[in-house]
Order: sequence, then structure tokens, then C-alpha cells
Amino acid sequence: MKKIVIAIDGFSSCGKSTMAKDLAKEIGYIYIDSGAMYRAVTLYCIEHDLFDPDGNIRTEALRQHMDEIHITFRIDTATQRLHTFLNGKDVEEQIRTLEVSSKVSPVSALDFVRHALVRQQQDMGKDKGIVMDGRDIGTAVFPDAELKIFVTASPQIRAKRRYDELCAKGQKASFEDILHNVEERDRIDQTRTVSPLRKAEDAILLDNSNLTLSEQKDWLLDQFKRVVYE
Ligand SMILES: Nc1ncnc2c1ncn2[C@@H]1O[C@H](COP(=O)(O)OP(=O)(O)OP(=O)(O)O)[C@@H](O)[C@H]1O
Ligand SMILES: Nc1ccn([C@@H]2O[C@H](COP(=O)(O)O)[C@@H](O)[C@H]2O)c(=O)n1
Repeated sequence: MKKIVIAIDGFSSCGKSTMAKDLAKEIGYIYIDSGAMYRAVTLYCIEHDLFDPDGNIRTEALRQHMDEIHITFRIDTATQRLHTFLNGKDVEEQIRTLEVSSKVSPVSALDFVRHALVRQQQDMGKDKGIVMDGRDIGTAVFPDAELKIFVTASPQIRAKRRYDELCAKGQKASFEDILHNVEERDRIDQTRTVSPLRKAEDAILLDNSNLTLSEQKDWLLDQFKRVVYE
């Protein structure tokens, strides 16, 4: 069977990584969460005092640090979950906090950050057989991807899903804070100069507001089969 590249883009917290992970597992492809890479750079900035007291990025200092930021992924054999490592340390939990979520979009708007991460992402996909989710996968990272999906759902539904997830994990969360974060990230991601979040012309639009997890999984598998067997 021919191997392809699958790009899944869309708005914050709409289910991109759930869909990408499920599909990759089903078809035996590599799964890469590109957002985790931007989150890891943001965590590095927090840990290395690269935000000033007003919360602005110390851009030139970060530029100097870029060569010292190494991001890798490893599967946790016990849970089969993909974990993100920053300079050899498992940071999977830390990069999912609201603090990182509230700082990540300005970091990911920086051209030199994008340049460095996009190069690594393209390298990960050079042999195909990969599902990658993010904001610019179908437009900038893999513009020639054989299958491109753009996912959306209403901000309220997305925030509720994230809120339920955090509550289920026993983490304290405010629905209003999460909704604000989701809307603010969408705004910054869509209006940045470099590779703004937008649907690639040849991407298939999916509004999953009213789809169950199992319905969206089946829908995506059908899209994959259509491309691979056509
Ligand atoms: N169709 C669906 N119905 C209900 N819940 C869903 C659906 N799809 C995903 N979810 C849930 O929504 C939450 C967010 O999903 P996920 O983390 O996959 O989104 P994402 O788009 O990758 O988010 P982010 O952009 O923040 O990385 C998760 O708790 C997931 O289980
Ligand atoms: N290809 C990408 C992926 C992500 N970003 C930025 O990172 C933030 C976090 O991503 P999540 O997928 O984990 O939500 C996101 O809000 C974007 O600012 C990106 O720019 N490009």
C-alpha cells in the first residue's frame, strides 16, 4: 500500500490530536503533535527567564538560545502515549498547563522559531507514513500532503471539551479562562505574519461540533482509504 502524508490542521482544542493519534494507530503511521514542539519551546522560555516581567518575550535572547533547544518524542511503553522531551526531560505534563497555553501563541509567531521547528517537522515526514497535526501543516510544512483535513467546532464546544478533560484529570480549571485562552490563541494564530492559521485550499473541512469520537474516527479512516485506494 502506498504511504502518504496526512496533515490535520484547525482551531485550538477542536480534536485534531485525538483524530491524528487514532488514525495513526489504526493505520500504523507515525504520529507527530507539532503543537507540542511550540509548547516545549515556550516551557523552555519560562524556565530560562526569557519572558520579561510584563510577559513579553526576550526575543533576541531566545534567538541565541534556539540551538540549545532539543525536542524529541518517545512512546511511553506502559500507556502507548507519545511523550514530548525537552533536552532529554519528559515534559509531557508541564507543556499542557494553562500557563504554557497562555504564552505559546506569541512564541510560535516568531519567524526564527517557526523556521527551526518546521525544518525538523519536514525531516520527520521525509519517508512519508506520517500523520501530523497543527496549524500550518497543510499550508507550510507539507504543502504537498496527499490528505489534508481542516477541523473546526464552535469555541464554546471546544472549551467545554477541554474543561471536561481537565476536570476528569482532577485538575482545577475555570471554563471562562479556558474559553478565553481558546479564543485568544485562535486570534493570534490567525493574524500572525508567518504561516497564519488558515485552511489550505485543497483541505477538506470538518466541523466536528456534533460528531462523537467514534464518528469522527470512522470519517477520517474513510478519507484515508479514499486517497490510498483511489
Ligand atoms: N468529537 C469529539 N467529541 C467530544 N470530545 C472530543 C471530540 N474530539 C475531541 N474531543 C475531546 O476534546 C478535547 C480536545 O481534543 P484534542 O486535544 O484532540 O484537541 P486539539 O485540537 O489537538 O487541541 P490543541 O489545539 O489544544 O492541541 C479532548 O479532551 C478530546 O478527548
Ligand atoms: N503547527 C503549529 C502547531 C501549533 N502552533 C502553535 O502552538 C500552539 C499550541 O498548539 P496546540 O496544537 O498544542 O494547541 C497553538 O495555539 C499555536 O500558537 C503553531 O503555531 N503551529
